[in-house]
Amino acid sequence: MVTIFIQLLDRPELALPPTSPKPLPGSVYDAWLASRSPSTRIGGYTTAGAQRPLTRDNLRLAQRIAELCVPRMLQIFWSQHPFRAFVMVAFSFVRGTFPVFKGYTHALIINEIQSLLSSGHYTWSHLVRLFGAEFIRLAAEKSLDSFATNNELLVQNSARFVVEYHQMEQRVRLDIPTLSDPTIRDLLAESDLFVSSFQGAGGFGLLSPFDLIRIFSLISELASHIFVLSTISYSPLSTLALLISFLSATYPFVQNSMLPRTYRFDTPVYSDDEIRLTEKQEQMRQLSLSDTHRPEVMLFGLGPWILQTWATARQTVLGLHSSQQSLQSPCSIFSHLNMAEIITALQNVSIHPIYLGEPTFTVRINKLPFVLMLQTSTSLGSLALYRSSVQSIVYTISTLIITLQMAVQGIFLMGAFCASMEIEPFLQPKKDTQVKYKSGSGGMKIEARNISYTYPGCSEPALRNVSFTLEAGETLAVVGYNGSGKSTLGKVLSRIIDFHSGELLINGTDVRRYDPAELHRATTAVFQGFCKYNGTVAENVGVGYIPDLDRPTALRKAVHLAEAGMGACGTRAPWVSHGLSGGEWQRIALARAFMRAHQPEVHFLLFDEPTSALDAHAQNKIFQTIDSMARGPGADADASKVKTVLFITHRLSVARRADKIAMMERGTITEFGTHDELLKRGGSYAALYHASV
Ligand SMILES: Nc1ncnc2c1ncn2[C@@H]1O[C@H](COP(=O)(O)OP(=O)(O)OP(=O)(O)O)[C@@H](O)[C@H]1O
Repeated sequence: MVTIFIQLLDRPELALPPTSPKPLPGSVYDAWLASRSPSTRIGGYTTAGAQRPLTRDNLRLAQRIAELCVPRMLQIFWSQHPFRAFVMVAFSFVRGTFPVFKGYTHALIINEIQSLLSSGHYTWSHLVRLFGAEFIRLAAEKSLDSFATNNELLVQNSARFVVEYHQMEQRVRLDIPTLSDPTIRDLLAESDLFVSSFQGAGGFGLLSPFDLIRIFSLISELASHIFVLSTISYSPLSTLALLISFLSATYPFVQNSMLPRTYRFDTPVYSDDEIRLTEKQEQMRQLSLSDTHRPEVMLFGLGPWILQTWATARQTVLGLHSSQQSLQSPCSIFSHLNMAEIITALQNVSIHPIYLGEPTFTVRINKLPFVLMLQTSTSLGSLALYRSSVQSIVYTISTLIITLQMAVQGIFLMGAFCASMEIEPFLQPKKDTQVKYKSGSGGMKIEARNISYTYPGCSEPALRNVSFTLEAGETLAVVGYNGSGKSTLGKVLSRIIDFHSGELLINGTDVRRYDPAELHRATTAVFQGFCKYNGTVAENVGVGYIPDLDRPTALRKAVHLAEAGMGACGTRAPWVSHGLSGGEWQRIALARAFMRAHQPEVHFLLFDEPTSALDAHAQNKIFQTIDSMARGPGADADASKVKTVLFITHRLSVARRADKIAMMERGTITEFGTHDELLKRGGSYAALYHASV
């Protein structure tokens, strides 16, 4: 189908401005990416979901994507319901012939009425038989239609489930560095559009492969109408009648193409301002929906500002500003209606009065030139059939063209879906360099050598040349000023984010050679911005160790250790989680981490300000619990530690209990040692400690 388009565009009269032919990209991702960089705009690229212009380059890219993706998609769909899928395609062809059968039986009925009127012999039996045949045709058409629709629905829903499943499967695999990449985000946004196109007759540009199957119906409809026309016995009058039908059907399209276009189908490129406004409108929409921001939205009275900012951006994006609107002049609308009405009226006057069977009318309409043709050898029914075929051909061709135009856009979305399936998470090592994570004896040994990291879009590094060694089973407290990089270091060490330079060794092996999933299985953590899942307390705790999610004893133990069931609502029977205090939520996050902390495969415990909302008494208890967990199940307070612990805290009274302390300033560790060593040194840590106590 794309080939047809390219051939059309290769015709000299349709030729587009010459562009230098580019070599076709090898992968779906490259082809998708290339389609986002229109040659009309140097250095720019389209926003996610924007329509691609129908240039020759883009059509070649669409063809490339179709070649690579269609077999894969067919395989996916075919694997679900091969027989039903076959029936669906076959029915698409059959359904295309329905209009012609309908026109044929209608023509027979009209002819019969015509001969009844002209002969004056009202023998109704033949007419009743024709009506009976029409009734049977209608019943057969409806039942086939309903079977085809049910069959299509089932195949479509199965296919929808499969694409949604693939999308979810890939989404949960991707890590933070991958998801922070702006191009990947756009790719995923377009892939989401493709998946939503399966929800049924999608909007503009959301044409699913199932909508494309309707092309078969259109083609078979076109073929059957052309067949009907091929049977006509041409006379000047019948040709004139068909010409009028043709004019009346094509007139709206001709007139539309002559009117000034307020909207162009292929407007593809968004200006920087439009991109910014689109982002702004989305940002405001999210803000209005976010539960997290709700308290501040209410407290600071942000509602009107959010609404106003959203409305301004939205109006501009939708082209609703008065400066952007160019309404059709009433005059042109009038002329449009007039001409279309006139042509329709001309042909109606020639056929419909007789069709209605008004005997007296024949006298009057004999004065009209168009009625002459009814007195020729061509029957009235045939003329009605031919006329409807001409009109159907025009409408089918225009629908086919629009469908094909949308199909090209749909192909790019399909390309995004296929390309998104191939994304490998950034943190995932290549198979040939990957090594299996092996636990060291008594915890995880961590060596950081000159690690630096800058967040995407930031100019200043959050970590610079961070170096330290933590032996297996040691406890490290990371302290320092706000924004000094403590949480960032925690995320790098737990392999949530990557680093740009330096080396990180875990148990003596480069961390980049481990599968992050294996490292994560050996780690438990409470992050500073821990999650509050929309579920019960039991679910909020249980997700810390999914195998024990439904084991009440394991849940109760973790809750007990974190004392998460205490407080005014501590005994909440169904463990509902709404209305919890900040401290209670923090205890739940701790209980979640404790769910897996005692598992033998866990060697590294990370706590980022886990007790910031707890009172001093509760803090002490929690740190005692963490300390005993680090010594393994059943070990007493003097037993050696079997888990490495890192906690980030501003409470120096707690930090002093750690084996080692790292003082962080401006993204780097400036002091490292025991509490006594650092106090003796009299540097930043000593100053901070004295200030805090
Ligand atoms: N997702 C992010 N994107 C961009 N910059 C970030 C991001 N997270 C943190 N930063 C920046 O990195 C720097 C270090 O932040 P980090 O959260 O690691 O500091 P911190 O020492 O944990 O601070 P605090 O004690 O206040 O929790 C800060 O300047 C912060 O603004």
